[in-house]
Amino acid sequence: MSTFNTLDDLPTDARVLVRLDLNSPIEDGEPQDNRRFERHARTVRELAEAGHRVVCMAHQGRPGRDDFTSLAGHASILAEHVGRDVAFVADTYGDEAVAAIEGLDAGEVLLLENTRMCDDELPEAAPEEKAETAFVRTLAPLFDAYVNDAYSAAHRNHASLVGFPLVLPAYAGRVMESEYEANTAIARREFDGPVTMVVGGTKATDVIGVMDALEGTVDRFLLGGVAGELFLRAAGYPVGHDLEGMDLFDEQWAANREAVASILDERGDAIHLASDLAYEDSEGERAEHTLAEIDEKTDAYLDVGSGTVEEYEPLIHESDAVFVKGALGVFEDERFSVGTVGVLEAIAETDCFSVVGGGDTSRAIGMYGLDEADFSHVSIAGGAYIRALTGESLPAIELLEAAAT
Ligand SMILES: Nc1ncnc2c1ncn2[C@@H]1O[C@H](COP(=O)(O)OP(=O)(O)OP(=O)(O)O)[C@@H](O)[C@H]1O
Ligand SMILES: O=C(O)[C@H](O)COP(=O)(O)O
Repeated sequence: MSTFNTLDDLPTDARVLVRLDLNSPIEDGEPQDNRRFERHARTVRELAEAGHRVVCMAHQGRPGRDDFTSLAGHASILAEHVGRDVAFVADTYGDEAVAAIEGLDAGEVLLLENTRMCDDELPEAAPEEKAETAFVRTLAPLFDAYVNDAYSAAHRNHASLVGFPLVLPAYAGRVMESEYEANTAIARREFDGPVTMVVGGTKATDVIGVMDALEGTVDRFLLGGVAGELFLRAAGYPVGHDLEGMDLFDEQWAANREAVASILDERGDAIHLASDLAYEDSEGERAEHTLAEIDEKTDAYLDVGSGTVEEYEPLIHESDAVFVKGALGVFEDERFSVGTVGVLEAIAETDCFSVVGGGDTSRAIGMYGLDEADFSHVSIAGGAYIRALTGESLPAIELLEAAAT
């Protein structure tokens, strides 16, 4: 059980600075609506309805990547879910941001610009150092309370997550509370039968880093996505390379090649790799190659093949618990949704304990008509969720706990 201060403990009529995690898939430059908006909107609505002045902070993407965008579009989506206006200011802590914060009335909501556009937010540093940044020192005096609702970013030592709780009374938001309860239950839970983890997505460095640590928790890993291709590359197949214009594989390969080789060497029996992969053929159709058919680095593989899904299904059916982290393919394109949806359907058919994690991956449940009720928990967290699986504590949460004592 957590020992956080929660929204129930806030003073009345407070000026509240709230950290949300609205990090979302970006298509054609625009954020795509997803569970994060819907869930965080509950916290924001509760605060606004209670008459607080609500100023939200959030990040989007990483500098240098295509998904590093302004939060202007996020404000509109959040407003729809909150059911009231969400003003936006394209500034993090400069004069414009300060003026917008000071102009707020009771019950009004404001979203500040992408925290990662502020130099003080990144890189990771100790909370004491982050608390001394101009970002934190400028904003903190404008508020009575700091609420952290961003469970899914709680593994990052960034200023908006670990700086403010040192200088303002700190509280957990509703998403923070519920995710914490569900995800730590996973680490505490004991299972009678096999525990399976489905590993995919694009953040291979994050998932590979914790696969080792999950040795005692997870009996077997079913791989796909970018991490899956890096394992296939380590096993000698000509996949998992960046083709022209790509930036997914080579850097993560350089960072993880030794870890991947050692996992394959020491836990090879627990690692299940795709036996076929899907790509887009010259007619724009989905086509598949078995591993034996791949002899050149010419195609971008966008999904595991249907043979792989058939091999993964029985492993899921006989599991006592299944954790999903990351999609097995580019499921946003229906042609390449076969792996991700196949695995989710197999989980939904069983009554095993199941958790689907990852902000992007959990979107597949709604997109393909699956019922959220068929899963034990659908987490909106990615990296924080896998760290919770290992029982690792998260710095932003430690600070919330410290604030409550
Ligand atoms: N082979 C592939 N090539 C390119 N992208 C892929 C591939 N396989 C999966 N993906 C992409 O991975 C994304 C999910 O990756 P990500 O690592 O962000 O996982 P997540 O756990 O859902 O998210 P987060 O950690 O951000 O909460 C999907 O949007 C999907 O399009
Ligand atoms: O989407 C996430 O998992 C969180 O927002 C953290 O994002 P990051 O991995 O870019 O820090």
